[in-house]
Amino acid sequence: MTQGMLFDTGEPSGPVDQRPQVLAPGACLIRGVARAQAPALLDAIRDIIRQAPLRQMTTPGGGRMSVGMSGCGVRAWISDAAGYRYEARDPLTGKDWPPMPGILRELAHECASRAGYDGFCPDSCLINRYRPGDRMGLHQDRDERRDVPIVSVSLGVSAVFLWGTPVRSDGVRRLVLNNGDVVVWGGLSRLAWHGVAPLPQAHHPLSGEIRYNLTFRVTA
Ligand SMILES: O=C(O)CCC(=O)C(=O)O
Ligand SMILES: [Fe+2]
Repeated sequence: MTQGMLFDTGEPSGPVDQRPQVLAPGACLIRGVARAQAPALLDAIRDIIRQAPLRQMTTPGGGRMSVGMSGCGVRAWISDAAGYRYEARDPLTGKDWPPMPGILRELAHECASRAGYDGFCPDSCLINRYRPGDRMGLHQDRDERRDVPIVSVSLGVSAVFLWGTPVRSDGVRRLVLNNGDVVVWGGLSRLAWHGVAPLPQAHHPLSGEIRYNLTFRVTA
């Protein structure tokens, strides 16, 4: 049971088959594609969150999200009592969001291209930080351009990604996403419902008990 596992993250330790696996029309999972770069990506994330600290946003309904969020790029996603939207400035610091580092932009471009979406140029990256027990409820990503895909990168502790279809009543599949796995959804799957199950208590050598997720979007 321990063979092929790194600590208790569920992450396979051997080489992974990086060929895109089709999840649905327009959507695919590319296992391990960001794994070699994970240490550098985590360094870039830590640099961004020094400038734009992680915060738990409030929802229009008055709730508070468990996931800690930050962002980089020309605009980043925020939520507060007034609703969900993209803002060019971080409301917490009053400053522009940190620029998107080349290593992030290039990874997103490369993953989109492997998924069949050429020319993906994200202007926004949302950073999600999950501690044990943190979760993200089922939702659709509706606040940005819908004619381009979402590219989502998982780093650190493994999580269960809940993956549905654009029809909520279709229900969800449970996919374990490990460090370095990338999911791309666009086209007929662009408005697929998705979420993240509560993060298990686990340990990853690069991130301790934390999972980070990056989602790259085009907002304008
Ligand atoms: O953390 C994830 O894997 C998904 C994040 C997500 O759906 C979002 O930020 O909109
Ligand atoms: Fe989402």
